[in-house]
Amino acid sequence: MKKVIAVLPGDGIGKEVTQGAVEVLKAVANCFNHQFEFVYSSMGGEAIDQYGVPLPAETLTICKDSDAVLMGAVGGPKWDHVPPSVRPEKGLLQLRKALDVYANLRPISVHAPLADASPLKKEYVTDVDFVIVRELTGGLYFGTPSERREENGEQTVVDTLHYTRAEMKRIIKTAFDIALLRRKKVTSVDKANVLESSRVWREVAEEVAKEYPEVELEHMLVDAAAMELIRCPKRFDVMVTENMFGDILSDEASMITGSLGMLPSASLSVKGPSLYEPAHGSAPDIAGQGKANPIAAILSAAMLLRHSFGLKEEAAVIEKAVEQALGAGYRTADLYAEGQSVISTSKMTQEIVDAIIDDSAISNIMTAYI
Ligand SMILES: NC(=O)C1=CN([C@@H]2O[C@H](COP(=O)(O)OP(=O)(O)OC[C@H]3O[C@@H](n4cnc5c(N)ncnc54)[C@H](O)[C@@H]3O)[C@@H](O)[C@H]2O)C=CC1
Ligand SMILES: CC(C)CC(=O)C(=O)O
Ligand SMILES: [Mg+2]
Repeated sequence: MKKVIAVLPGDGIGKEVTQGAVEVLKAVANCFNHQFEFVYSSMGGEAIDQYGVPLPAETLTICKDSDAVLMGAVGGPKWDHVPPSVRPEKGLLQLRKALDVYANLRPISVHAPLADASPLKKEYVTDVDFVIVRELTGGLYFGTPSERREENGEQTVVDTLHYTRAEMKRIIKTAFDIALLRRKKVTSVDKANVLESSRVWREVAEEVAKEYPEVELEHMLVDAAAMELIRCPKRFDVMVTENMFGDILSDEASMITGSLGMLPSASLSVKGPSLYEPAHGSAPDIAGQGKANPIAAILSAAMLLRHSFGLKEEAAVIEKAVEQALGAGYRTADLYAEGQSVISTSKMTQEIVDAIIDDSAISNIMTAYI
């Protein structure tokens, strides 16, 4: 299979973890005889330095012409003072909007070897397995106006939470479709006791639920959801929510798995290439030190193979290799526990690549004897 993957490493640890994900994809291509062409492009702070904008037109064209986009992360203190319209994060929002990747899937599952890595007690996190479905191209991050202004001689500021019913419906339907393939429960998270947008979100969720009689729908206020994620994460199957709520809840939920560096994501479009990125940011506090955990990026690459290329077996091989590396006791610093040795980003990547190569060598031997 020949496919073009646009690669946007971005800033800080984005570069380090994306390198890991690309090495893993190259190993998969070799072992399974696929051809992946990687087209690198500039994005975020790096693009501001080179071109004055966080999403150059050429980068967007490369992404639109690709079969899938693999991104690292953008931002950092160097660009904290650039005008809001050209911040690195703005470039990422523009990319998501331009690709119409409205469905951001963030799977939370505890890897058996990491059951002790969460700050939550082992018995609460064992067997946790749910997906956060975050609306990604609307809501509070995209509404206008979003500005500072003078009102009655006073400095005033406004952000806007804006949705059409159609935007709500398509993401809620996505959540129900995913629930059909899982344990058939959707938790719709909102703030309907305060926000009008959330009251309409609830109405739309109820309307959609009528089309899925086999799926149970529950509504939960976002503050209570934040608490329930800690109290009893096993109760969730599919959680669907607004853009900013999903952003915050997913970083919180990542700690159930042991680290933000473990949480991959797929941002899906129905019209064109989808975008795959770890949930974390550019982590300036550890950037350039070889400390970053590449697993979120590597598992995002597995999601790319499964969702964009239909390569389920190859995706499963990556996931198994991650499990093997963790099972063998390898840990990056974010996952460190007493008695374990800490390895670097590149060593973790190498362990995962080696496990993929070993796994496919074993499959080849078995095929030869069957
Ligand atoms: N998708 C993206 O490009 C995102 C970009 N950002 C940007 O990243 C910059 C830093 O933001 P922060 O609030 O510090 O969030 P962050 O996600 O970059 O880091 C939060 C904490 O988690 C740790 N961490 C994150 N990923 C890790 C990994 N793979 N391995 C080990 N430790 C990891 C960091 O060291 C830090 O202590 C900001 O400019 C922010 O706007 C933040 C989130 C997402
Ligand atoms: C630019 C931000 C919205 C990125 C972020 O925090 C995320 O997508 O999780
Ligand atoms: Mg975030």
